[in-house]
Amino acid sequence: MGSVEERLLLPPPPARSGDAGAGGAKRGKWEKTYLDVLGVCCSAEVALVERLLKPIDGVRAVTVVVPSRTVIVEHDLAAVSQSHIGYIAVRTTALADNSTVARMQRLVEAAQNSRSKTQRLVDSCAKYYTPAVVAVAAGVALVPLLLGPRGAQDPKRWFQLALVLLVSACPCALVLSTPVATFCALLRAARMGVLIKGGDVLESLGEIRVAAFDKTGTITKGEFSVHGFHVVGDKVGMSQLLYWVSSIESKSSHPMATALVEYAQSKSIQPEPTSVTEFRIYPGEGISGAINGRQIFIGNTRIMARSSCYAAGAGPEMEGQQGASIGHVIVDGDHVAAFSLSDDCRTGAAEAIRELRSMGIRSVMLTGDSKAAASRAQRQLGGALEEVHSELLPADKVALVGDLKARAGPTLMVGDGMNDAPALATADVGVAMGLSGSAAAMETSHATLMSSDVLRVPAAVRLGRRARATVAANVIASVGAKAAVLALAAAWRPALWVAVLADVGTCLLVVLHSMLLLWDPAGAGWRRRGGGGDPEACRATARSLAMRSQLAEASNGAAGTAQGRRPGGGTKAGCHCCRETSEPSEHDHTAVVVDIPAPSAGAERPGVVAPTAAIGCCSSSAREACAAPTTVTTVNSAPRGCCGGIGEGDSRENARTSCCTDARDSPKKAGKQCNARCCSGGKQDTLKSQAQDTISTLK
Ligand SMILES: Nc1ncnc2c1ncn2[C@@H]1O[C@H](COP(=O)(O)OP(=O)(O)OP(=O)(O)O)[C@@H](O)[C@H]1O
Ligand SMILES: [Zn+2]
Repeated sequence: MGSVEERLLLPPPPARSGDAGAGGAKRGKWEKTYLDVLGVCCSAEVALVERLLKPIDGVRAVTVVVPSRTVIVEHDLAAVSQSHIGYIAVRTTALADNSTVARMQRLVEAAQNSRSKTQRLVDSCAKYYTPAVVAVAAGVALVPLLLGPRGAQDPKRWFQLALVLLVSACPCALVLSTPVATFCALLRAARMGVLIKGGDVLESLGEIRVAAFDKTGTITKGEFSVHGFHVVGDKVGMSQLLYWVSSIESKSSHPMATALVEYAQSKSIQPEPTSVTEFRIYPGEGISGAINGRQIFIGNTRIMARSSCYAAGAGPEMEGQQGASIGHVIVDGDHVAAFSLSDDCRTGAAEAIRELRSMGIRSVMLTGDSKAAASRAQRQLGGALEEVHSELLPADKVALVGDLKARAGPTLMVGDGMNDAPALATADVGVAMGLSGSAAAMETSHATLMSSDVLRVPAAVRLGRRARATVAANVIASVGAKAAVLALAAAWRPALWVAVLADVGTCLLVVLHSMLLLWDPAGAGWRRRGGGGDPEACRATARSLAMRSQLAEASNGAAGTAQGRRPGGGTKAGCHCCRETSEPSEHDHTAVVVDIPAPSAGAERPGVVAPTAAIGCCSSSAREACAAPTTVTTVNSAPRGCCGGIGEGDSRENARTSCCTDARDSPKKAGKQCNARCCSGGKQDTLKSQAQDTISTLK
């Protein structure tokens, strides 16, 4: 595709080398090369560096000097050159503009540029207010002239009254009352890990009456385990089937896909995503792809209908799998296998729902998963949800959100997947599960959680309420103080100094009162919470180094061996983002089919991205495709590579940066998805802190 930029970067030679004489010493044919490895920050990484370099043919010894961040490699120059020694090949599949950090920056800019409803009202009134006040003050000053000789007895008093009126009418405090409070609340939200796209959203947050939650990846961890995988009939053997299923699933970023790929690997079957063509995602249904000349569909009962397969049921083996999600595999129209999997609720999900209830907010689940899986989650939550809706397509979620808005009031929707994006746009406040969610969800939503902590949802609503109360108090204080001064002046005697004091005083009061929003009642005081720290930096470097090792393997693998082996499979072949670093096949295209609702009038709030972005298409070509005025959009993407391709075509796979967050959140995932961010030079490893830096522009 035209928008995809592909480069092979051979890095410059090492900073210092033995044969140049600068600190190097030749020993026969052995050469010492000194490499400045700036990412080394602790001795824990020594083993990683050694593991990376020692296996290279011709390398005799590797020494890591941690304090100076230098790696000394002793190698045979004839067997391995300096440039061959952790060289780096980078294939970019999207521009930096499409990265998560860049998107965050755009969100922050949008938030800064948007004004809340109250602020817009105050600003529009100010247009007429100032000339009106000047006219009234002039009239008061001229009263003695109008009253003739009787009124002229006390012209000084009238003039002073006019001055008091002018000063008291100065709307500084009133004008400050909303933006300062909004600004402080947005900053507070950013500090607690919620990126809110503007004052309007903040106001809406304070009005929420219902919260709708997606299940997989929002209420649950999105870490499935496979309970059973059963072949139906005898048309295909288990090994062959697992090879096909895992190869196709390798191209999907749905949490179930990860579990199925791992399951195949646990049976010593290595998926081969490069053999898959015609890969397609059907949100709410499953996926399909062609491999070895077979057309394969994997998903729920809906996908069976799509593949024209009408099997009677999942089979006796699947009976009794209480609360599990049942999946099916259809090969060339035949139902050949059924599997069951399940995942568990996130820590804090039940607490978040209980907190919302204590605030008078009803909680509802909207899930594309099966009824059994939805009930299981409800049981784990102790029945906290007031309504559970399952087996929903993206359009069903939109309809239900609309219904909730109509019957229960302002509705908040929290979701992570591409299938949630239309519903997020429809809700009064759509909240995306930030880094673990899809780009589609993040761009369509009105607020983004910068972590997987759903407890931040009630915290954000509480902040919205506090912000509304603060604005109301500010307005009352600023108007009330001025009214009191005027009343005093009219009833007793006009004192200019009182008017000036009241004017400056209320300004100060409004600002200080707004700043109270920065206070964290939960205990962190004025300080920001969280923060990276050295251990995080170490993990980041470790991931970056591990990625280099995978890249090296991938490039070796591309030389043409290892049938059925994924690049990077030598370490841990679970990384969705990096597995396709080898030469892509020309058939390696992805299609995403998703229904996007027509924009509603309510979607015009500032900072809300138009629904064309809802499918997470970030490359310019994809955007063009999205911009087509149709409700069903199909985007064919160029072959995908690393996370740089966020939102590129297969937005689920590329955009879901779960590898980034979840690697941090979950030790289980850290191993298998560790490398998603390394693709952007390790920078996204510290994405959270970078995003917070971006947010600091709000200051
Ligand atoms: N890659 C996949 N492999 C197998 N089945 C899939 C895949 N993607 C989707 N499905 C099937 O489609 C169903 C609906 O998927 P969808 O993404 O809409 O919702 P979900 O992720 O299961 O739940 P939620 O809406 O709560 O996030 C899944 O429960 C699963 O049965
Ligand atoms: Zn989900």
